[in-house]
Amino acid sequence: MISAYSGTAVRAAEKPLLEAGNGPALMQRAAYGLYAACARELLERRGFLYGARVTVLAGAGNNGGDALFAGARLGRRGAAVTAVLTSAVSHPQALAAFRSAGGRTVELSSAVEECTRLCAASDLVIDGILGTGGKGGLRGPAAELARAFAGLTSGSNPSPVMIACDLPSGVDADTGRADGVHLAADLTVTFGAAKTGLMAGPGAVAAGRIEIIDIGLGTVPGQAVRRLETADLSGLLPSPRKTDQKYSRGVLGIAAGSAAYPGAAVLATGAALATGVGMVRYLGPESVCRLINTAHPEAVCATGNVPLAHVQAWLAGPGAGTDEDQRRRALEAMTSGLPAVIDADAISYVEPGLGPQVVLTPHAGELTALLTRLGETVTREQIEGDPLRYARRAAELTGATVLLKGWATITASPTGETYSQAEATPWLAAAGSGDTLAGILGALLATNRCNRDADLEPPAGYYAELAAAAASIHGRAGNLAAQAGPLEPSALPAAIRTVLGELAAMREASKRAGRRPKNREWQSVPFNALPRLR
Ligand SMILES: NC(=O)C1=CN([C@@H]2O[C@H](COP(=O)(O)OP(=O)(O)OC[C@H]3O[C@@H](n4cnc5c(N)ncnc54)[C@H](OP(=O)(O)O)[C@@H]3O)[C@@H](O)[C@H]2O)[C@@H](O)CC1
Ligand SMILES: [K+]
Repeated sequence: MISAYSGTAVRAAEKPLLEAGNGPALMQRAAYGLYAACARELLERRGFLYGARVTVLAGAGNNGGDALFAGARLGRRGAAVTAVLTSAVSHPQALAAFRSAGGRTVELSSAVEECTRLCAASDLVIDGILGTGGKGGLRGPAAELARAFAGLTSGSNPSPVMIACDLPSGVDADTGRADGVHLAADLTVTFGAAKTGLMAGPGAVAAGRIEIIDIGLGTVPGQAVRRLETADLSGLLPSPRKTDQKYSRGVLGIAAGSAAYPGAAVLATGAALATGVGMVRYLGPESVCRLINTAHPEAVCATGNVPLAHVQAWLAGPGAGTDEDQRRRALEAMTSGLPAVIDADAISYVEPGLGPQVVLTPHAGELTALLTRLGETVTREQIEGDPLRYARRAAELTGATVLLKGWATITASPTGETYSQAEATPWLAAAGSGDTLAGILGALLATNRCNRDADLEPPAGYYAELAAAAASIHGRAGNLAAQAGPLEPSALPAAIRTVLGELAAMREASKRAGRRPKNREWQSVPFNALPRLR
């Protein structure tokens, strides 16, 4: 599990250390971690550091200081390092160290074009313009450079590895908002703790891969945004017990699809079965029942009512369209007291007063409509720009758990626990992909351990965690399916099975070896792995 904190909270954790005079030591640790990541990336691409062309974009503050110290270390290993100074002032000790390591400096204000070309012709660019002290987007010549650089490195042109120091400049460290011009990175090396700004909205898109350097801050105060890793998924996945039968494994009721949109129900059913329920009970029009039974003969299909169906969880909404019976079933499902995924058309029937076991799964457009109906003044652009804020607001207003789809999918519980998963591939932006996610989540709700063991009370945020797990599985399956070319959502169930099979094998192997599965998505360099500092 990765816990991310706002830039404000990380700065508060740094404060006592700075007051005790440890600022220079913290900066050296940060700079060393950044240098080590840059050296590794260069070695992977070129095989050696000597002669590598490195450009450091250095701003006025400590972020620029970190980047210049890292550049100095690369210079001492033989890289040809140039610093583009984006401000009239620079961190004095870091600038001196950079110059004494043979680094050349250029002032951006007098040479924007030259500096842009320099960046584009580099092997590696370190973005040290703004960190947690940044306010708003890039301004003046730095904004010009960022725009021109994006133009020069788009398309098939070879581009340098872009490494953000702490966070991509121009991105808000607390929220991930990018109200003005910002830079984007292949890798963000972040210090002390991951920042929430790297987990949501434009910040999550701009961050690229994330590496956390522990600089010895200790506990960071404030609420974390969490991200599940491989090791965390194991305990949340369906795992039948020796004594289980089909009912005790978990039955998912699906009230989805309509005569006009039958495909959504087929996709959701396929995904739920692939995720591992004991049974799917489908409720809907006869024509859809026939279609589902052709694709999935094991599904039990009927035209009946929600209150009479014995299930452990509900999934309602995908493809429901204007079907009045499906609307009634969705309303009954969300007020049944059972865990329920409320997706697509059913989101438009939601009223306040739900519980955390109800998980709403809107995209930004559906959330705009929902929040507007509940009295908030908000646009789709505002939600896309600050998804953490609006997912949390929707959870607060409805009492339900909210899964907001996006490049980083945010899940928020009404009690404030928040997750961000970013395994998705852009190929998942396709019709039918959301129905599949709803099917995965429905299956996790039906099979979850709190549901199956009556004496287990779900802890706060439990449903947000399950929803995050569903987003993670969906993203992993999407990546796998996209390896074979443009992704068809109907290929996702097979990929889900493979992903879950791999996770289960990993869980068994670690159980035998007596350790937790290894995480591969994020790198975190622990404090004690950094060299001792003089
Ligand atoms: N503190 C620590 O212990 C450690 C901190 N560490 C590192 O320090 C970073 C934080 O450093 P920081 O506080 O110096 O802020 P930073 O992000 O460099 O920028 C501030 C400067 O930028 C300016 N500025 C602001 N907005 C602007 C804009 N839109 N466009 C243009 N300029 C703008 C602002 O001007 P001002 O607003 O003051 O007029 C000021 O001059 C942190 O991210 C991490 O990398 C690590 O070394 C570990 C130890
Ligand atoms: K930066």
